[in-house]
Amino acid sequence: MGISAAHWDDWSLEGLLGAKGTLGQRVSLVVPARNEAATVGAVVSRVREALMETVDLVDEIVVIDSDSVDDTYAVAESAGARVHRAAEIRPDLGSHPGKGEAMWKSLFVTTGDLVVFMDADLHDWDTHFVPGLLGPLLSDPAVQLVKGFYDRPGVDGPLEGGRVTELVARPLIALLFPELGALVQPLAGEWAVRRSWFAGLSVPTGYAVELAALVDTARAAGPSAIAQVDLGVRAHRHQALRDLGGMATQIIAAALGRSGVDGLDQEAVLRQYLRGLEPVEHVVPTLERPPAEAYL
Ligand SMILES: O=c1ccn([C@@H]2O[C@H](COP(=O)(O)OP(=O)(O)O[C@H]3O[C@H](CO)[C@@H](O)[C@H](O)[C@H]3O)[C@@H](O)[C@H]2O)c(=O)[nH]1
Ligand SMILES: O=C(O)[C@H](O)COP(=O)(O)O
Repeated sequence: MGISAAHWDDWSLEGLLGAKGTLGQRVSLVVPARNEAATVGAVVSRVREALMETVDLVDEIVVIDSDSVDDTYAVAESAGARVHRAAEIRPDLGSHPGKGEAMWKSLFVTTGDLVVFMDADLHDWDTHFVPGLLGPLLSDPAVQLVKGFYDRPGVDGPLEGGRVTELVARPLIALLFPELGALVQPLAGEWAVRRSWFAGLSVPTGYAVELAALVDTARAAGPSAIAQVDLGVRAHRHQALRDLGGMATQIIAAALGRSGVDGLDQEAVLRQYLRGLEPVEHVVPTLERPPAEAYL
């Protein structure tokens, strides 16, 4: 069996609340955030109101502040999240920059059996993302990881959204991981996973966390351990092309490391030529955290 697909409203909120109670599962929403003061407040407050205060679907909302230099911490806290600075979680384990690092560290400060991840930079989205992502986990014990997908509106049509998805992730999947080819948005930051499963995975500290989790889950438990759910429409802040180069480098490194390429360093030097022969050099971390379960 392959990756199953569903729609967020295949489950009623009542049904999910019943299943959550019967199964005795706690739910954590984790929002990794780096300099997201403009949007993190709405992400937190809307989920809090709809799914914590009105009903009992989400047990905790935790924002992991990933080395922000803006007001992300204060904004998230006043919106009702518990906020932790990634670097201050388990200082004995050291600290690295990056989104994957924030997600890995979240395992040490959350308690949910089911962990839902959401990006902090969303500006077109809705709170049904969370119940939609929980549906497969609360109805099928064989599912370990649920990936969101959505339409990504753009001026020139759907492919306008997702430059790294179209130019890096999909080609890598076609060449190296065809078992993931059914995924509509392999890089979506909106996904959910059983804590016990995520804690057993190696986690790239940067942006390769999504692709790595998919590849490793499909390899260890088969593609049927992955489900994807149509969440409707999602729009986010777009990064500059030059910044996406680092993301692409991290994703390719994780893919190569999982394809028998030995000897990759824990960082790569990416040279970008903005003008003439003088490159701007970016040191791109490509290291991975070992499974968190060893430290829990
Ligand atoms: O060092 C960082 C960088 C980003 N983030 C947060 O991670 C989320 C997504 O980051 P963003 O830079 O907006 O990523 P995108 O350009 O949107 O990249 C897409 O593709 C990435 C690669 O798979 C995924 O990690 C993202 O979730 C997905 O939205 C946001 O809340 C960021 O604030 C951190 O917590 N730490
Ligand atoms: O998913 C992706 O490919 C990256 O987030 C980039 O998305 P964008 O091209 O919509 O900014």
